[in-house]
Amino acid sequence: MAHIHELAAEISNYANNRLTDPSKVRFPRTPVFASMNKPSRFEGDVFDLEISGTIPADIDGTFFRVQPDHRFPPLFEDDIHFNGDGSVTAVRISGGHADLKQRYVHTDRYVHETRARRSLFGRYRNPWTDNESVKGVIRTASNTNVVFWRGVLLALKEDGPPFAMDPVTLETLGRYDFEGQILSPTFTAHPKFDPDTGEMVCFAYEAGGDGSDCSVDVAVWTIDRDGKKTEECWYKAPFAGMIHDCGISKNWLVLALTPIKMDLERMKRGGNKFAWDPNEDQWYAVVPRRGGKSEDITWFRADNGFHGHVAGCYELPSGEVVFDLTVADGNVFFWFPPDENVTPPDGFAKRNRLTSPTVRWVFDPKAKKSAIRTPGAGDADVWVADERVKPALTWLTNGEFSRIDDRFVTKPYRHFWQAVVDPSRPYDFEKCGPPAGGLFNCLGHYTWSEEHYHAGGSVQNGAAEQRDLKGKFGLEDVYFAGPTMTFQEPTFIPREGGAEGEGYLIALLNHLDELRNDVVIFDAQHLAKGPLAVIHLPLKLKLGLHGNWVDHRDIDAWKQRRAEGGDVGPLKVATEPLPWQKKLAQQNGTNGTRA
Ligand SMILES: C=Cc1ccc(O)c(OC)c1
Ligand SMILES: [Fe+2]
Repeated sequence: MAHIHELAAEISNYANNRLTDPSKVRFPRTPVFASMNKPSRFEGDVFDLEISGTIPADIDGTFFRVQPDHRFPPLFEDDIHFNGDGSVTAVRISGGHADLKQRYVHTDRYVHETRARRSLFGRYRNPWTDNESVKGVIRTASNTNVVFWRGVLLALKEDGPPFAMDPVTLETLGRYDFEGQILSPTFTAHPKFDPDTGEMVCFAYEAGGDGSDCSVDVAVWTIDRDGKKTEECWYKAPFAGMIHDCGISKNWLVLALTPIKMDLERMKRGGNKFAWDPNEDQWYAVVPRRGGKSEDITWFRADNGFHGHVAGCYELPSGEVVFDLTVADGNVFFWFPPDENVTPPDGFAKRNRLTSPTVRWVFDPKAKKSAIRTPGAGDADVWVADERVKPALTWLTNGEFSRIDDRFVTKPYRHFWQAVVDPSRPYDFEKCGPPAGGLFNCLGHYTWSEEHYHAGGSVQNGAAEQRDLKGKFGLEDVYFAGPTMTFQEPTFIPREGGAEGEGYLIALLNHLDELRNDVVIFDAQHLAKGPLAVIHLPLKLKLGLHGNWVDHRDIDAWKQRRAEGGDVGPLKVATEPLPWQKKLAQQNGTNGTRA
């Protein structure tokens, strides 16, 4: 008779890439579900975590972050990490102590799949691969970012609307439509917050229809500090691609359109939502933050590249807009390969061979532009700058997940931080295997030199500058975790009354050998000195995406305001289906989309 462990190793729950027995909870034995990214599925609380070192006494708040964490074996064996259910971590830090709370976001997807005890939604952002029973249900897994907005935590993924959670209990309150003010099918995972006005500037792409129709419609909104929508404008993109992150200056919003393209026919065949197009440009849209009209967009195009995350964005005295972000030189999302009929110009680059420097662009919002037609946008006018753009400078950092002191959003800034890949450091492959999610073995703190602070650099002299500085444009302060560890995205914690960048940096640390996580806290200005405190989690989480720090005074103050009888009152969640759902229900003669 087979030993139980041998039995476990033999059984697969997939045939021809399809889940064969949904009643058996057995995940694919693929790299996507292995090592650090084995499903965690943990929900719970750990009070008073074990700590090495000392958490600075002035830290009082909560570190929120979110990870994709599949609740059930996916319908397709080759499913991807980004299709996992959003699971939010809260690390409450106060008085030198830390408590952990972990909860799933109770999306509509979560509710339906829980009831059925199985997955019902198919491939990433492709409803043509879903179980019939969830047609018309909002598909989003809310797994990409968690932001604090007017007393609630919004769990975000760019394919759907926000879901609101209580920041203390992590209970899901419901879908949030900004009290009926935003009814688009999609909403960005990267809204930006203006520290001077308290506004949220946000956008959505593939926003024109049901959120799965490859529309080139881009919506941009501003919500003021009182929760009122004050700006809304709709624009056209040159093709249906991914617009993941953005930047805001005082007067402009910059959107980065990555040449990873949707295709409706491919989706209908059950294929991928996106395919990398190595022959397409990277595009940037600049739109006014106030009083925008559809023709006020300027699209700037530059040579092919893959956008990472935005560090800073601000205006120069000339009125030009500086926009800093990482740009990789190939397809970071290797799971969305090019279509067979697209030949890459120089072969298929492997993700771990890509470089990912920090690139500064300087856009002139008044640049001469023309209305053009593109294959992707059909008969819509797309406003494109007559001249192509080139990087103003390229700092050869090799990282991702840029963060700044968020009090300097819209403003010239000196400091940024990244999770850094340094392949020259030792790595214990024997103990760890391939590093899940990428070899982010360092954290980096970068300080723009005086001449590159509040300056555009020079497009003409970019190459010469780079030679002189060996690809550096300021100080580098880097901490190497060791040969068995990698980092997740860092988040800055400002110190009360401190200047820009004075405070702490907090991040998850992955122990790839033990399959466990720590939370590390550094002096943000002195990473190389090593962490001030290490908070030990007694479990393995997963590779997450984004997180944010919320000061406890903000949580407390909003708790008062949102109490029954408070000046704002409890959050009003969405009560009606979205317009696209109503339309579908009408077509099908059904009475709605949620049972
Ligand atoms: C890094 C980006 C990213 C972009 C799109 C996604 O759906 C996502 O899900 C976790 C992550
Ligand atoms: Fe992101």
